[in-house]
Amino acid sequence: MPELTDKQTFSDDDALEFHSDPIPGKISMAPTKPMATQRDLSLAYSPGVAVPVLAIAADADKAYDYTAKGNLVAVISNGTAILGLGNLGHMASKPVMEGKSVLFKRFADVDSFDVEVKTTDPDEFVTVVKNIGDTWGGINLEDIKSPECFEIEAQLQDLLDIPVFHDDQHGTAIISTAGLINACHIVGKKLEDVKVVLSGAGAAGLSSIALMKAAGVKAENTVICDRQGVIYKGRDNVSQWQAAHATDTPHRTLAEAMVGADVVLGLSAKGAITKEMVASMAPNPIIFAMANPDPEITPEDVKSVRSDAIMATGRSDYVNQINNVLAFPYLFRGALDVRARQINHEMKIACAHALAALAREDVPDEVAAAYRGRKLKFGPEYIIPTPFDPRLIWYIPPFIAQTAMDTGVARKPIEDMDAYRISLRQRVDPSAALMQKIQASVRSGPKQRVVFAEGEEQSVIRAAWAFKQAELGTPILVGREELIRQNAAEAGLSFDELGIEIMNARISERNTDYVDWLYARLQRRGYLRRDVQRMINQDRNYFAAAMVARGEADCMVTGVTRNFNMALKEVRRVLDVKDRMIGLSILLAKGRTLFVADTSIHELPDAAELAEIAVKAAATVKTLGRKPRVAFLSYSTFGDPPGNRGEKVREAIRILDGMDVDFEYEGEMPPALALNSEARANYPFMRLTGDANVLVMPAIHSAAISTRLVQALGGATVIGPLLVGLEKSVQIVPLGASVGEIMTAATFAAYAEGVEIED
Ligand SMILES: NC(=O)C1=CN([C@@H]2O[C@H](COP(=O)(O)OP(=O)(O)OC[C@H]3O[C@@H](n4cnc5c(N)ncnc54)[C@H](OP(=O)(O)O)[C@@H]3O)[C@@H](O)[C@H]2O)C=CC1
Ligand SMILES: CC(=O)C(=O)O
Ligand SMILES: [Mg+2]
Repeated sequence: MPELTDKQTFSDDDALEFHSDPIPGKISMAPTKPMATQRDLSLAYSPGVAVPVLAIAADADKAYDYTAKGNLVAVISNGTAILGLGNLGHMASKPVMEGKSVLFKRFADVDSFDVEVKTTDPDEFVTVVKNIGDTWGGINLEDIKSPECFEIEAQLQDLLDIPVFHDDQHGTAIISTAGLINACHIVGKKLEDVKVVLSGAGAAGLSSIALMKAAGVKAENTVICDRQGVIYKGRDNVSQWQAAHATDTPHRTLAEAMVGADVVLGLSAKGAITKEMVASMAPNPIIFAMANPDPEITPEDVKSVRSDAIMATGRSDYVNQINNVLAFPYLFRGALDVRARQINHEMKIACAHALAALAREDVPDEVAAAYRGRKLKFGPEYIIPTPFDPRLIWYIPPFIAQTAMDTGVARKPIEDMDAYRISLRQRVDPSAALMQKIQASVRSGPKQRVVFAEGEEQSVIRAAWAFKQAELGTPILVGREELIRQNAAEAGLSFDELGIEIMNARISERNTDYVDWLYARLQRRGYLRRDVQRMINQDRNYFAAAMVARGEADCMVTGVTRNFNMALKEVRRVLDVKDRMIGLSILLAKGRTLFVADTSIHELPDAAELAEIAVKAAATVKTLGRKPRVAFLSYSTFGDPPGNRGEKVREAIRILDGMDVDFEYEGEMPPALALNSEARANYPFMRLTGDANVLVMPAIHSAAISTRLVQALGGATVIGPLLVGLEKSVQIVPLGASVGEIMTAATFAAYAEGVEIED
């Protein structure tokens, strides 16, 4: 077993327990069709299955339409080069191969299972894989030793009409090239000038050096080494694949080659690179020590001799993890989505450039959250995206799919790239399609001026910037200009480029007007003029709300630095409630979109208030393009068991019965009845014609607890609570909200109506 490094946060026992409990292994499979009835069985198996059988017999490509092939990738190994552990046999490779399969699923929603082939003979391996290869939409070869891996991959690529991709070669090449592009960018060196030394002339190393050359590194500036030292032109014991990268060089050892080098790539084994070697490198050296599970040299050792180095490893417990997990899931996602016949050179280059470009963009808070709040900003400690970056799934595959289409290897081109991007987002974020529609509506409507009351906060600045960049409207930041600019610069954003407006409450020419106006409004509610002056001058919520009230902004976002009730109280002193104000949360889970009310305003609504909450929620849901079906939720079902709390809900129903409302409603009932038609069949008087989509909760605690509980349990996304019912549009985000949450709130603040959301 490998030794534990200082950084390792688990023991061998932890690793074994992880792999054995609660059930052995890391993957399972799930059906995608119901198997509940006799009919299901007849369709899924005999006799129904005969129909697609005949269709595929007539046209093999129909397997993409009638089987899982199109989203299925096999991870295949013979265990001859397991990580950096060497040839430990096909069975020992199974945990790694299961691991790759699970990463395919986790990061790109690609279905995958592993195949371990019991042979070290390349021809036998090729025969096995060739004969079963049509099963899948793609094949990921893994941990097969060089040089056999080169021949195996090339032969299978010729024999099969699907992508065959040796991940240790090309996945590693793509991500290390992306890292090199960005590291050079940071230290101000050009790819065509850098001197690159490779330790480890195997599958990963040779492919990486090849792709780097394709990206601009000059062949004469490279030196490759294996265990015997430098592979120079004319050396013995060199494979044809190594010979292709051999150079004319006087150096004979890795140590000699590294003197004055700009870049060293470690794709060999633990300990292959020493401190002395690193000390001898050029200024601002770039060190990618990528051997797994332990790097050629640790970041601690590098730091002890070079403070000017950019350092990356293959491990997740150090910064800059250069690991092929950043490439293979997304590369296959894009390839599968166009039913590609192969993953070609152009697709690999496109992937490297896309990964490099993504790292240079502003990083959303959700990514920082996955890394215990670590600030991620393009620079020496963040040269490539992190594996948990949720943008990877929708950012990378479109480049791959487009390149496959452009280079003629796509069987089924994507017709609408924007729709494809949305579908990719939807794979990991059920709110993506909804937000996309809301954004499209906002973008096409009259431009709204959105005032962000807490404009000095970095998260707010970033959200405003993203809002403007997405062309959703005109953001106005309230705060001191100097501080806003400073915080923007720290976040790597330039205001002058975008021209975002800044309003400083203390020095604004509008203060006198706002004070006069607000004083007139509050003077008979116990406020002196000087109180109002202080409010406008010193409190950004009053100032921002006054901007909205006086028509200098259309809507407002606040709440990042102040709790909800405090912020609402301040806003309410400036703006009136139109009819009834409620909090409406949008809950997205398992393909459903549910609206839950009231999640923020009425603590313990009485029957009349419950009825009004339903009316307000139903009206709002209509503006979101949905036909509301309201269920009043309770612990009881139509009076059973009897009790005061159920009675209040029943009374709300009676009140609505006496009103002329134009939506379906029913209650009281538990969630199982509201959301399950079979359960509702027991109640023939039931007025809901379909599953409820608006859930009116009996009180704020049940509303807040239930929405947060489903969110905490996972599998559900909650948007809001959205504030509904003020005379002007204001959204109050949760205290400490993320950039994404602020952006969502701003989008809803600017939204009027006009989307169609499917049930
Ligand atoms: N971070 C990442 O994403 C990835 C990392 N890797 C890592 O890269 C390493 C190589 O993998 P792969 O290319 O598949 O394996 P291969 O077996 O194909 O190649 C290994 C190469 O490393 C050389 N080597 C081995 N040990 C030493 C040593 N102590 N000093 C110098 N050179 C050495 C070998 O030389 P010789 O032929 O003389 O024995 C050979 O050239 C592994 O540690 C693997 O975990 C691989 C893929 C992805
Ligand atoms: C990451 C990987 O594929 C390897 O180390 O072999
Ligand atoms: Mg590997």
